[in-house]
Amino acid sequence: MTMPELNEIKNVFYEADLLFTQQQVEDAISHMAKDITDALSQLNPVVFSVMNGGLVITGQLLTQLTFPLQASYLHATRYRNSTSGHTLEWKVPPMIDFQNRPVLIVDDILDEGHTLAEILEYCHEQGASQVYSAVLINKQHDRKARPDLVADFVGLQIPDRYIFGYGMDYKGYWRNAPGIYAVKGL
Ligand SMILES: O=P(O)(O)OC[C@H]1O[C@H](OP(=O)(O)OP(=O)(O)O)[C@H](O)[C@@H]1O
Ligand code: HPA
Repeated sequence: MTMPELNEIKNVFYEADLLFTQQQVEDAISHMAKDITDALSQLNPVVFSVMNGGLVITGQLLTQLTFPLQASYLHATRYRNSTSGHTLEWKVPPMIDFQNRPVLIVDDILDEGHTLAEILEYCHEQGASQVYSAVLINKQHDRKARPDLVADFVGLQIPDRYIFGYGMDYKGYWRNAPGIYAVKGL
């Protein structure tokens, strides 16, 4: 893919619609942390962040999960810096053995859900005792990979728009945006 123009990248930020402020996102993450603690604090889970998008949400969640757990990452991607999905490419598989242990998969967004569905299936096949999922954002539309696909822990619901911020990118940029923004016209 060709490198986007920096002016385009700057304009996308200035023209975007702010859907959730930093404070609203932080409140949602704290709420998720409480629910995750209630469900998993006695279970000695392995927490896998789905790179790259899971970077920010996982980092902010982890320091609020004050119970024994192991944290690591996996890297699976299907958008590859574009705004539409392709087949899932596994770049880095999980590197901590989770046989007979509960696993929590943490990602930024459940959009069509192909990414999460495939990762959950992989964890079950590889012998996790239970597989939980946490996403900061659930995008509301009727194109889910399976109609019943929901994450166990969800921070915020958004309408069917292309968003960035808090780990989510627009053409590889603005994962660092301090709120949840929707791209103008998308
Ligand atoms: O529900 P889906 O439609 O499958 O999309 C959700 C996935 O897409 C994004 O990752 P992406 O493929 O962009 O990789 P990245 O995290 O490296 O940006 C996001 O971080 C999720 O993992
Ligand atoms: O709306 C989105 N924004 C950023 N990354 C994504 N990956 C799936 N959907 C999205």
